[in-house]
Amino acid sequence: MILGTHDAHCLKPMFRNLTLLRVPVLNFIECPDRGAEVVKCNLQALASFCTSSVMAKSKYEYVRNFETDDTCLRNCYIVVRLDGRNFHKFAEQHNFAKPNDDRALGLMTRSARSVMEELEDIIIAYGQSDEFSFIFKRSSNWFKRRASKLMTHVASQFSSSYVFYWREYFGEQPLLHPPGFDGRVVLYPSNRNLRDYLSWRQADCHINNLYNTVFWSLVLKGGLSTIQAEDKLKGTLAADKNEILFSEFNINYNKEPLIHRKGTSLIWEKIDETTTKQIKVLNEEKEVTVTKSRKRVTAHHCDIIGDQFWKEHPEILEDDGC
Ligand SMILES: Nc1nc2c(ncn2[C@@H]2O[C@H](COP(=O)(O)OP(=O)(O)OP(=O)(O)O)[C@@H](O)[C@H]2O)c(=O)[nH]1
Ligand SMILES: [Mg+2]
Ligand SMILES: [Mg+2]
Repeated sequence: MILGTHDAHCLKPMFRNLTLLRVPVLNFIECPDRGAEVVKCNLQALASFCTSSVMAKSKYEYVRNFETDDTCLRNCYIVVRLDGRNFHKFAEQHNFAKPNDDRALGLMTRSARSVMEELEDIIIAYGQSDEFSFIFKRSSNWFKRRASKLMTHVASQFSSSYVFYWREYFGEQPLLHPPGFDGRVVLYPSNRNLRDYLSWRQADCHINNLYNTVFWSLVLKGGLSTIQAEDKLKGTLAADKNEILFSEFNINYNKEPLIHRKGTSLIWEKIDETTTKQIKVLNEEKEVTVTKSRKRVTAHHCDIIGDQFWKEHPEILEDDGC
């Protein structure tokens, strides 16, 4: 674009602003001998800058001040927990096996893996039933630590993955309606607090799974109605439930699948991948093996309440002496 000297003069401050805004201004050449100034710029960028600068002055601009600051406190682990909306009904409608449907659990884990792979800074995720917790590292500055951004990105990535991968787990069985997941953000300042949070979720998994295993054994194998089973279990302790399972159904609860008793923990681990390659050495074809170390999301169905898991994976938490 070639402008008259006067026009170019007026535009100079605007170009300075464009540069500050990192809009690509390709060139600004002064040619006084030609009585004109030649300005080469990205016209599209200029147009958008002009529009936004007009917007900035609009009388509606003040509405931005209604936005609240939801920056997560520094130095804290950020936990985003998702939970399926009305999954009691969703499970019935989609004929989930009782008490645990391995297709549904697999799909939850697949969706959580997609969240970890697509979003930055998640160090561990833990899931059971229709919920998954995602833990961002303490130093994460992803989306400037804005709670609403973190939570909505996790929830939307998870929900879309749940639908996207549905067929991989449920085959021809149709998804009858779009599932939804609520999200919340909780901050934990110390390793102890974070571990207690994860322990709480795993203890919840154990309590619910023990109850559901006995409950559905009484109904599906013992022939009790759901009301009778509920009455029978009222006031019982864990030992009583174990006893009912063993004496009436020959089930040793401790031998039930780990995935059902402990839930699923997803972490990043370095995995060595070995491939073979053909190379030419002195005009001779040779096969060589190449080993590359890659970071992968791996699933673990083990106790995360005790110290062992954390000792085996010291890279998950930064040492804070707690
Ligand atoms: N049969 C079966 N049901 C499951 C399974 N996983 C989750 N559910 C159902 O999902 C429910 C999850 O519980 P909640 O999250 O407390 O309840 P919800 O119905 O989702 O309700 P809100 O979370 O409050 O919207 C369980 O109570 C079960 O009914 C499964 O593997 N098999
Ligand atoms: Mg739910
Ligand atoms: Mg739930």
